[in-house]
Amino acid sequence: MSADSRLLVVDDEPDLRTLYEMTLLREGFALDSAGTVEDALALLDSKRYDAVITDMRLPDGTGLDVLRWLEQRGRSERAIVITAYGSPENAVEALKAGAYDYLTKPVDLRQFRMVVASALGRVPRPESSASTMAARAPSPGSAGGPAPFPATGAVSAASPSSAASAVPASPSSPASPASQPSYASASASATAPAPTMFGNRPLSPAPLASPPPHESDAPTVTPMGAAMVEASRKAALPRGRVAAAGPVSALERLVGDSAAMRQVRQLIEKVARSMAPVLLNGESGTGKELVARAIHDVSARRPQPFIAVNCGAIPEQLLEAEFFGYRKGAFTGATEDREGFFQAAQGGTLFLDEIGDLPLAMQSKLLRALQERSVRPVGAVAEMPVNVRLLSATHKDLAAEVMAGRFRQDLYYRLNVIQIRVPPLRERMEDLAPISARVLERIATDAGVEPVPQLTAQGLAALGRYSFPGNVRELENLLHRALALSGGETIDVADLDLPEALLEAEEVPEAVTDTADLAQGVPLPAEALGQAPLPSDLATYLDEVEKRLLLRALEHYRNNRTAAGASLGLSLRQMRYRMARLGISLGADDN
Ligand SMILES: Nc1ncnc2c1ncn2[C@@H]1O[C@H](COP(=O)(O)OP(=O)(O)OP(=O)(O)O)[C@@H](O)[C@H]1O
Repeated sequence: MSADSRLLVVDDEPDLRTLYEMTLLREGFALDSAGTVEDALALLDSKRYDAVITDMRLPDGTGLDVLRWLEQRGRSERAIVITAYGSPENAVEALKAGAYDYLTKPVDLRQFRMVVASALGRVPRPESSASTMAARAPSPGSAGGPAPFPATGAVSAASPSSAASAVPASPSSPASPASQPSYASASASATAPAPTMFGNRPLSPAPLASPPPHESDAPTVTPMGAAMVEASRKAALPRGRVAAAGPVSALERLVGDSAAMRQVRQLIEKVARSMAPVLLNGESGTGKELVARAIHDVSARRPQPFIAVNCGAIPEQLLEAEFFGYRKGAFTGATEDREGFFQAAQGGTLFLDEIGDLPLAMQSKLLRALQERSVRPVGAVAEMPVNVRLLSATHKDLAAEVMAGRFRQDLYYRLNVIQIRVPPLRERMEDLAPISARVLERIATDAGVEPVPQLTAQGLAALGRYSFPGNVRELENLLHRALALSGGETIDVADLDLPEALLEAEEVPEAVTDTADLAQGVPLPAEALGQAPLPSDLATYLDEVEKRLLLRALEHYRNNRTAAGASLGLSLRQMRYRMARLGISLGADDN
């Protein structure tokens, strides 16, 4: 590593400063150091650095003062904050204040090197044998074949890039059934024409464009289970370049210019700059995974893998092996070493979808992996360092899950450093037309249909009356079917085949009256209940039904809670209580 990167180290303890300096000088960096906030700011004022490493507690202030100074001036230095052991709130505060990453005291020098390298978008220099830190340091130079767990525990031999090089070059080469990943399916990444590899398990090649929604939703079920992993290898691009020539990035695929989507896009750009964990919250099909991919695409991790895991689909007894990998002989059937999700995502992003479905025992193991930044494969003696950015998503109210004792508070705290809510489609119906147009274009192109059929005005109006409980995914499915049915250059109401029962009545008062009936216990038509798929989580499902009914009533009565509540047979107090429970806020109108 050359001295073209200049770093500033801020710590008031001379011994620690020397330790950090020695470590960084050995990496080939140019360095300055300071012992106080004042000295640090004076240095920052006089020159630019690539990264700043600062202790949290300083004699004349805190590391946050340095962060704020950098933030206020829009400076490009990446900041790493060193916090005291046992003060996760400091770490969270630092990440929220714009730190790239944090380290906890006593600082593990292996992690230190890894975090600094990651902040600079580099791979740490291999350790010399004389180094005291060499024991478990990653050694990129050792990258070779696809053997997933070299005896040294080095991560690089199992790193995606080396693994990828072991895959046949042709994207059409099928994976042999024997080596088929247990839960792998090809990525929907539009930027990933290259073949993918999941650990030592070759994945099917990523297609050039998203498969039809019904296909992408279907996990590849193999003898081991029904969970779904999606891995994508992004084409290596110059840092900071968002748009790839040809296939579009996830950020570009995220259509919609509603205020809500603009805000989501802004947040994506912002959080992509750091390592802060992000929790994506939203109903099924709203685009949480697409947002996660967009964060990865915009970040410096883009050339590295993006691994998406559906936590809810993995059998409980396989969770640990799937997350952390296992060693040959660790249990019956473990005939070879295998990587887990963490190793597969090395250097990149791990997206844990439906995180709320993880059982408590696995939550503890995940928390430990996040704290230690290392994982121990089942049956292995040594830990392996991992450099993975974690994004997670849920449709559940995780805070309520914590209250109910079903989700660990400390894990929630770690995952929820930054929260992005992806709103349901019905709350941003202005996005309907552009999303429909884009989806139609994609589906038609995939199917080789030319010219791309257009939605008629009546078709669009009919879609506008539909409430889309399945959100954008449902819209995609609907348009997919419509395209097949229409066979012409336009898609009209009849082609959409919208379920009449689920269309919002044009006369909203009637709809609210129906709602009142439901609230008073009038049963739903037997056909509607009989046909609906059984919910896997009844409480959440009923909450969602209740929320939608409340929102409809509120919309009809222009946010007048008394009137909306009365139409549902509820007092204002009951209405307030239910709104608070379901997280419905009217903003300033709440008071
Ligand atoms: N704003 C959008 N513009 C275009 N396509 C979108 C948008 N949002 C979502 N999609 C598409 O809708 C489908 C569902 O999105 P995605 O899988 O990201 O949803 P999700 O919230 O993660 O769903 P689940 O919670 O069920 O996993 C995907 O094919 C995605 O590409």
